[in-house]
Amino acid sequence: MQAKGTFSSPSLTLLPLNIPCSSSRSGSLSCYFQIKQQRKTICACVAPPLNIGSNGISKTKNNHMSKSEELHSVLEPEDDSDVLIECKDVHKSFGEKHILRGVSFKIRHGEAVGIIGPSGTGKSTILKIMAGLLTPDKGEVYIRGRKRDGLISDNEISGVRIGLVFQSAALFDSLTVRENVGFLLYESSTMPEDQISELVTETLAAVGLKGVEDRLPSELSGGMKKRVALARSIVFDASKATIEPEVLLYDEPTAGLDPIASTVVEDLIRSVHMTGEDAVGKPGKIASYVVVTHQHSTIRRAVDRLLFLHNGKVVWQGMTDEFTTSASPIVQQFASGSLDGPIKY
Ligand SMILES: Nc1ncnc2c1ncn2[C@@H]1O[C@H](COP(=O)(O)OP(=O)(O)OP(=O)(O)O)[C@@H](O)[C@H]1O
Repeated sequence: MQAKGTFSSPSLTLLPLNIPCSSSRSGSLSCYFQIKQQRKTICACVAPPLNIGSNGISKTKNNHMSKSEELHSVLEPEDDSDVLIECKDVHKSFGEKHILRGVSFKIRHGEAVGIIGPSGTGKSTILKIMAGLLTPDKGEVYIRGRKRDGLISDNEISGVRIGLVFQSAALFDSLTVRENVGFLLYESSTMPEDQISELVTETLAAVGLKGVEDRLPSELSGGMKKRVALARSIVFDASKATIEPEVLLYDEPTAGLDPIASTVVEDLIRSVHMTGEDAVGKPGKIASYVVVTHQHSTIRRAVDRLLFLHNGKVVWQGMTDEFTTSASPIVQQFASGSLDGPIKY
């Protein structure tokens, strides 16, 4: 299948990704993410994040938290063997704008993490840094304990795949929906074409789309394109003998969707997690995922732990159920949407 603008090298397959490039935020076919073809085979079992849960929350009496407790309200386990991605003191500037000013966190095997915070605070930027599409100016990113130098294409770090689902769909204009969703499978899987086609239809149905396989992206609404892009990110290669852990990074997956379509997407994001069967009855393949979102429904339905980014730092983290009960003024303001509070516009 020839898609305009696709390219490959012996060790990399490049997939269209929903990345709004600076040159074309609207989209199509402007960016790619890279999936390493040859990686170490590793255990696919799910290790739930250690020490994450209501017992792991440190609070003082009357639910008041000190500043240091706000930052570390989820106790970090000592054992880091299940850490898939770690950002350590990450800084990033664009020209004069110092966006990230020392961001540190870990994403563990089995976690569903949300990143929230005011607009322009650097949420998409940190996703791109995690994915290896941007490099930090200072600080490090570790993938399964190995420091990544440069961009994802610069070195061969094996053991985890990182996928990125960005805000705009960025589908291949010249390919049908079926070809877009099945792109990677048509390119690299040993599955027969009719099986890929069947799988694509099932996956599209799981995101609430039926009978659109032969349409071109230009014949879809914005919300439909978004769901096609989501289907592309979760389509499952049934021919693989082993499943390697994969971390999916979603940038505002429900932005612009109606409430019911949002629920479909939120439940889908949950269902492709390795902990259970996915929406088409196959084992979920995503070991962990990170969702950048502004939507309360997505916070409630799709994630377990939250990182709150503000002024270039993680200023609060906690479990999702704490988001609405936290005594932190910044969280209270954000949760209520109040104009009064530490966040000024
Ligand atoms: N490639 C770039 N070149 C210049 N400035 C950039 C670039 N990428 C991001 N920025 C700027 O960095 C800041 C953070 O952008 P980012 O998209 O990460 O924010 P965000 O928290 O995801 O915002 P939102 O919630 O509105 O999507 C913004 O001021 C943005 O204009």
